[in-house]
Amino acid sequence: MTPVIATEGLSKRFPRVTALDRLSLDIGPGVTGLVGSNGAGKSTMIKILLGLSPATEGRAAVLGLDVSNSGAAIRERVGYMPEHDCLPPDVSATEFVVHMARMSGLPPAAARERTADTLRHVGLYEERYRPIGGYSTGMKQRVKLAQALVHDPRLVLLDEPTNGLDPVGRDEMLGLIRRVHTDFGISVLVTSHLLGELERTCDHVVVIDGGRLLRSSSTSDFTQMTTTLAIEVTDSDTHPDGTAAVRDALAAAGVTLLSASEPGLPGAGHILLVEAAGEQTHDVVRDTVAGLGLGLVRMEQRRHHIAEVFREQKEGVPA
Ligand SMILES: Nc1ncnc2c1ncn2[C@@H]1O[C@H](COP(=O)(O)OP(=O)(O)OP(=O)(O)O)[C@@H](O)[C@H]1O
Repeated sequence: MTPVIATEGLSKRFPRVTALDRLSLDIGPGVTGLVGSNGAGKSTMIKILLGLSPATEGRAAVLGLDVSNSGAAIRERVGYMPEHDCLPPDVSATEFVVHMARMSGLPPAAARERTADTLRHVGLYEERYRPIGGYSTGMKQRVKLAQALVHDPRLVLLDEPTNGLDPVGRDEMLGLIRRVHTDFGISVLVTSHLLGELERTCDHVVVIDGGRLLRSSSTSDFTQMTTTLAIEVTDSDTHPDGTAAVRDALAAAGVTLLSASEPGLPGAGHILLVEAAGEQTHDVVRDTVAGLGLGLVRMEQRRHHIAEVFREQKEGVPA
């Protein structure tokens, strides 16, 4: 099967910066997240895939079409939601999306029909005749999504669609994105600088950093059951910081300690993560905690979140 997106040794060098560095990727149908911090090269990648910006080296194909000579054919088949606000304030969502549909070559009646359907899909049907200037950020993001979908593309490239949204708005946008694929069968490439938020939405996640590929794998590979044990213990008069006492004793017993799960979260300092080397680790933990006269609040095998897997890899600790 032809991959939806394929790149080989793809590089983009600006005079002072290498935005993409020999990236080789195969992305299949479904919802794929392209994750990287600001400046990682996500927007550059999207512009190359749309045939809007030439690569310095290497090759890329979208839906089997070479980006170096088939930009127009790619843009007919691919929808694009840009990162920044690009909407005219004085026209309504309907006028704008009809205009974009006409630009994509749809005849007037089909453009109006597809616009109504698409605006309904993104939840903007009631407000569709109001000028965009009065819309909230979330509504504007939905208009941008609608114009990317209106010409019934086979693939949409969404650049940071959750930017500027509050947590509820983010969840709604991520739900909509998931449905673009499940309801219409359109493949999606969605960028984000937040690895965690793509976990529920994407089938596949590609992580880039400084223009280089860090990892490309299915979301379930990132989050599969790992051999990690989460341990929580009580404190005592002898050991006012029970967690620290257990951490030291386990390290002395040769147990591998992993970094804490969510350092920023309240209570996270009380959870120890250790690598479980078979059943014997459970016994060592139980004996160590008992030997210190502390109580074991919990000891459980846990799933990783993809953000943790990365934090651990980047810190050089095995995932
Ligand atoms: N036209 C350009 N000229 C020079 N440097 C550029 C140009 N476009 C992007 N860059 C640089 O290339 C690097 C990658 O930028 P890019 O916009 O692709 O990152 P990004 O991952 O999309 O981040 P963000 O979410 O902040 O846009 C950055 O260092 C950026 O400054």
